[in-house]
Amino acid sequence: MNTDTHAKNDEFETLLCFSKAVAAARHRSDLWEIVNEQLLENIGASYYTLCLINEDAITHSPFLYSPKNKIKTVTGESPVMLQLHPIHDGIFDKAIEEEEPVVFNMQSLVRRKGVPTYIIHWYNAGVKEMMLVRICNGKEPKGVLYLYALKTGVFLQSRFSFFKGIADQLGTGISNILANETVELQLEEIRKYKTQLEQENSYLKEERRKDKQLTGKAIGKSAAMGKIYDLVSKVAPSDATVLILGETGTGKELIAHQVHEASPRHDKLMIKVNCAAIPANLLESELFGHEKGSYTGALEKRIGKFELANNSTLFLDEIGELPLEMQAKLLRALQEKEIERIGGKSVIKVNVRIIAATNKNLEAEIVAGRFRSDLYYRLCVFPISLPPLRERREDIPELVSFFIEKYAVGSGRKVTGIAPKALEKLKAYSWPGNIRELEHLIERTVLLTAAGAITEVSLPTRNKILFASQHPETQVRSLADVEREHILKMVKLSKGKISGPNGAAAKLQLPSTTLISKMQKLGIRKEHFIDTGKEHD
Ligand SMILES: Nc1ncnc2c1ncn2[C@@H]1O[C@H](COP(=O)(O)OP(=O)(O)OP(=O)(O)O)[C@@H](O)[C@H]1O
Repeated sequence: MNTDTHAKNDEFETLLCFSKAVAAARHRSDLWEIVNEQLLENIGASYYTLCLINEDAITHSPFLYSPKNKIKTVTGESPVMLQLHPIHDGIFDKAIEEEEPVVFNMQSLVRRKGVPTYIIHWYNAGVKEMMLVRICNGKEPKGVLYLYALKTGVFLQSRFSFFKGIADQLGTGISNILANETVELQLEEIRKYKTQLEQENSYLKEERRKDKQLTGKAIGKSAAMGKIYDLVSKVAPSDATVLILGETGTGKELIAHQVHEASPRHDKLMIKVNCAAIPANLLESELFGHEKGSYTGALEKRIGKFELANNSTLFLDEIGELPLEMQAKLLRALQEKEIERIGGKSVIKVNVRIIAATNKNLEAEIVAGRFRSDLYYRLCVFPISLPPLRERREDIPELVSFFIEKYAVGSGRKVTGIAPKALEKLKAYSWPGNIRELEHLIERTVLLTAAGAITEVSLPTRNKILFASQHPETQVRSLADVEREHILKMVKLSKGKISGPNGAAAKLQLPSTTLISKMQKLGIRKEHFIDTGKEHD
């Protein structure tokens, strides 16, 4: 075998080893090791830089290079300059345009005008000859491999096909590594998002747990509430639609939560829509979602609350406020158990349990033409009517203690309880705002009490007027309430006298014993009609 054939065989073997190693390389560091440890010696070069064209298509930057500390330079300046270099620097662009490797004698090169600084630095590092081989991915030039030798006559034309073979392998290796780096970056992003979502999720779960502890408890052992708990436990396990009725602040939302929490769907979040709080023109998108560009302002696709509540419960609060047009759309969704996003091309099947609530008299709304009777009958599968607080005054002490504790803990006040006189005053009040009103009053009072028991509560004076000015046809008042008010009026008119010809019993045409027992039943006490100078209802 002659020396030429010998050399060709060596080159072929080197190329084979190199291509195997490059194919296995996953990271930049793998390729770096292969070039440093296998390639340079075989080529006869001392150093190298592999520069790639940047995304801007006008600059190039080093992607892989010889270790800076291994480069001996007399000036101490590193020839590997990590900044962006213009593609058209008279060196890089020349190599990019050439299919064949380009060899430069450094001594004559540095004499040229406008030669790039990195060339001067390589010259100062003792480089005598430099070869540039372009690197392509397929046919597209991607960068240039710079090889530097400390003597001349190293990069022979007879070896050009070997050098080109090396560059081709490097081209494939670099594309793989870049693709791998992109995937790893994306995976890292996904991992970060996942961790963040997990953290947010556990935070939300914890908040929900705390929230449930604080607000999720239904207080009250009255017979009226006992009936409600019984209804809740009966309906919760089914998928039946529930309609919760009751005055404002009676706990409709709280009971909706209780139904959901006791249902097989409790693992999922109950989704709430307040039909009164969303402008009519946005309600359809809120409930059913929309596709991107389906109307002016629909910049992104949006999932509606129905879809969000799939396999869970959708709580439609203030259903009485739903505009008629939306009532028709809601009815269709309930009947078909499928929805269509605005601008959507297909229907989406949903499995949603509906709980609706209102403080309106829906039957009166139907008569007035404001509510569809067909929707009413679809919603009113299992009605639950919450009693107003004035019909379960016996729950007031327990509710008061519960709210005192809740707001004392929240505000850091050492409020221990309530004096009997103040509690009596609360029990006598008519509570038009129901439990919410009571809760806010206790919250306010706790804040005004430095420590110890609450001795004074300040009941709102205007409430009576507000309450009386509610629309009579929609105002829900119990018989007991009207009875209580009328008895009180008569007793006050009789200056507190019950029996005798000028007494309240005579005015009401009742035996005085019947009136007394009625008054006891309705919780009417002396202090309610004898002026003590203090405010009470
Ligand atoms: N039985 C109860 N025990 C303890 N807190 C209650 C009870 N009922 C209601 N609450 C509290 O009273 C406040 C008002 O209740 P909720 O919002 O459920 O009433 P609502 O009937 O839905 O009111 P609205 O008609 O205004 O929507 C809430 O803070 C709730 O936690």
